Order: sequence, then structure tokens, then C-alpha cells
Amino acid sequence: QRPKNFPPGPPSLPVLGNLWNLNMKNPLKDFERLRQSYGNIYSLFLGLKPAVVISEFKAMKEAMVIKAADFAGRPQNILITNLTNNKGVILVDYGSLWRDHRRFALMTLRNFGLGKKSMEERIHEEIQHIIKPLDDNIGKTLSPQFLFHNAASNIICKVLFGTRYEYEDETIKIIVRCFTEIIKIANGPWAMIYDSFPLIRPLRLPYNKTFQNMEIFLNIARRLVNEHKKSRVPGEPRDFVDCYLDEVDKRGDDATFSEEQLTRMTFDLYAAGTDTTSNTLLSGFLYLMTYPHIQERCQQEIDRVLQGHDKVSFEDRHNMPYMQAVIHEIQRIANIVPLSVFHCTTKDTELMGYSIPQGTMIIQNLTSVLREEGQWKFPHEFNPENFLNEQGEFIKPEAFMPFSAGSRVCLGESLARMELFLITVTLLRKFKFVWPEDAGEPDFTPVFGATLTPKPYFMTIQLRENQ
Ligand code: HEM
Repeated sequence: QRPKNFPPGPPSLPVLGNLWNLNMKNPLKDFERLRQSYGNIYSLFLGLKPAVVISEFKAMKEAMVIKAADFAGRPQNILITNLTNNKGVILVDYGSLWRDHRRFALMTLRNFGLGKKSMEERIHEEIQHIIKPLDDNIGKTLSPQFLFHNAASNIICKVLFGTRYEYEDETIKIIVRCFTEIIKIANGPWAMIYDSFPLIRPLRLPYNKTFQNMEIFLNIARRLVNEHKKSRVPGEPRDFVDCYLDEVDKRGDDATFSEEQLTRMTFDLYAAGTDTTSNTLLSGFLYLMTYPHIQERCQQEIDRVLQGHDKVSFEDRHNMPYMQAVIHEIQRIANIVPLSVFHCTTKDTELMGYSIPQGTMIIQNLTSVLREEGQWKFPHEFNPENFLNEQGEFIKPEAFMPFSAGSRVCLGESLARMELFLITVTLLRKFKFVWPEDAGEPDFTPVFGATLTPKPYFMTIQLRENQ
């Protein structure tokens, strides 16, 4: 039964609730269909749990920005609690552990605490490892999937642990496999089954694999943290782990800053920073190959602004309005995290006149904002004009929310934006990317998972004439 003045929604069945209304493999179309019937704020029962789905800019802003604290919780199901041990940052509930760690991570990632080597340098070093295989394949075709994935993974690895792995290294393969499998189970129907039926928890079912995978990653992270403890010089941090160990020293007995929390947080940052960035790059190059005139216009701007410089710096973005518009448009159309990460209300609250009790799961339909008519000049097509004004200057409409908005907004936004800019500009400056002649028509339909991924594709690499 829906509480009084709760947002409307489709009728629900006992036990299953509205799970029968959703295609678990890809519920995005169902969320859109239900929005058309019930409006921008509607409710669903996921099993016995009530959830509210929020769509379009106005409602999203009221919830996430204006009433940020009311909507900043995370739903706590038992699988997640058992998996995270109430530690980390992404899935922990609103409270002091989350707040202190979020603040610490933001400060550290913003280039302050990271020691002598700047974030930009770390990214540029990794870009050299992307360029090498591209250089070796001039005139040939290549699938960029692993290249981008390993690069994004190594960048975050360097920020956290100060190390990178060769693209063929077993450790990187194990890490990537653990993440993929954990996310698949934690996000899917098994999490709900685990939650609803305590008696089956000890059985050997797929979620057990999740706990094993989590242990594998945590053991790798613990080993790296132990090595840091031996080699660090207090007060002279080399990376995120060193900064955190300095913070533990500084805080003394404050239990929330602990080594266990550190290893859990490295997992979260690693998981959140890899797929998202690499899938954005993959979508980006797919669009740049399909719209060669847009690729060329980027290259003209790059050549003009970088003339006489050996490499691009993040500051250069201020002189590259077109490139900035293209990268933002890639993020808008790629819509990499379409349902954000589920939120939860922290107290009884109201949204656009509806009452929403404390503890209600909140699902952000970010797709609806990124494609909203009235917010964009060209909501349904790939067109950088969405981010340019009449004078050709870069503008960012408020409805640009691929990182979500408010208190839980993506913690890695600044790192992600730097990666996307430096990688895209460096590669476009040196190479021309061409859709292979024999590859048929490009298919833009993404594959749904925790993030949206373009279908695997190949690209032909050409060296640009001025290189
Ligand atoms: C293009 C790349 C990225 C996109 C599109 C993206 C998007 C998002 C979104 C939509 C959320 C959920 C926000 C919410 O719940 O309201 C999120 C959360 C988060 N992201 Fe990202 N992200 C990206 C890259 C990164 C990177 C590189 C890192 C790591 C440094 C990162 C770390 C996090 C963390 C830790 C959270 C949880 C924040 C919290 O709960 O307070 N993300 N991201």
C-alpha cells in the first residue's frame, strides 16, 4: 500500500511489488514508459521496498540541490552491508563517516595532498602507454576497449597506490574481473533475493562469488597498503594511500579513519573511476569517427591553440571552446550512468508537493534530464552546439548532470574531466580515427550494465599529416 500523498505509480503485486513491470536486463525503457503514464515523480515497489523515481530537471534540482541533505542517504540492503561492512564511501549512508571521508578524498584528489607529481603529470604518463599501441598500428584497425579500460584503471591506480601495471599484467586482469563480477551481482536480482530470503544466504549461489571477489581485491589493496607503511616518509606523501596514513597519524584514535576503511575506500575509488571514464572515451571516439567533420574541427582548434607547445595542459581548455563543447556533448549523449547510484531519504520530506517518508529509495532518471526537451537546443542528436552560444563561446547548461548533482555528486568529477580532456586532445592531435570501411553502419545502442557501454567496435588509425 502506498502511504498517504505518496507519488502515484503502477499497481503492485504481493512480495514481487513492481519487479514484474521492469525488464531486469535493461529497465531504462520501462522507467521512461512509466514516466509517461505517471509523471516526473512516481513510485514503485522493488519487492517490498518503496522507491521513488525522479525525472527531469526541475524535480531533480529540488531533490538533489535544494533539499540535498534530505536526499543524500544510500539504501542499505543486507547484501551491500555484508559486502561493504559499512565502510568505503560510495554506498555508505549519510553520516559522519561518509562526510569526513568524502571531504578528505575531495581535498586529496584536488591535487593538494598528492605529493610532488601533479595529477596532470600522472595522466600524461599513462597517455604515452595509449599512444604506443596506436603508433604500432598506423594504417591498421584496432579495438580500443582494453586500451581505454586499462589506461583509466592505471590512472586511478597511480593516484591511489603510486603504481601502474603493464596492460598484459595478471594483477590488472584480476582487478578488472573482480569489479565486473561484483557490480553485476550487487546491482541485479540476486541482491534482492539475498535480501528477502535469509534462509538461502548460506547456500552456494552466485552472490558467494561476490564476497570472494571482494576479498581478492581487498587482499591486493592490503598488500599495497602494507608496502606503503614500510616505505613511506610521514609528511611526504607520494600518493593517496600515503596521504591517508598521514591523516590516520594526525587524527590519532579517531576510529573512522582506519586501515580497513582505507582499503575499502580504495576499492570504491577504483571501481567508480575505471568503467565510467573508459566507457565515456569509448563512446566519444565512436561519435568522433561517425562525425568526421566534428573531429576535423576539433583538430583545427587543437593545432591552433597548441602551436609550438609539446603537450596540452588542462589550462588550455579555456582557449578551446569547441573541444570543451564536444567533450561535454559526448558525456551528455553517452549518458554513462543513466540511473546514477541509488539514493535514500534521510528524513520525512516533501518533493513537489508529494510526501516521501524517511528511508525511501530514490532513483534518479538522469537520462530524462540529459535529453530533456526545453533544456537543450538539440536534445536528441549529437551536436556540440548544445554547449556553444551565438558567439561560439562554451556554455554549460544547468541540466548537464552526467555526474549527478548535490551532496553526493561524483567525487571524481575533477579527475574525470581532466582525463577526458587530456586524453582526447592528445590523441586527436596526433591521429585521425576512421570508421573501418568494412565495418558496416555504426551501432549506437549501448549495452546496459552498471554503466552504459558502447558495443565493441574497431577503429582505423591514421597518422595526421602534420605529425
Ligand atoms: C566520466 C566519468 C564519471 C562519471 C560519468 C561519473 C558519474 C557518477 C555518478 C552519476 C555518481 C552518483 C552520484 C549520486 O549518487 O548522486 C558518481 C558517484 C561517485 N563517483 Fe563518479 N563518475 C565518473 C568518474 C569517477 C572517477 C574517475 C572517480 C574516482 C576518483 C569517481 C568516484 C566517485 C565516487 C567515490 C562516487 C560516490 C560519491 C558519494 O557517494 O559521495 N567517479 N559518479
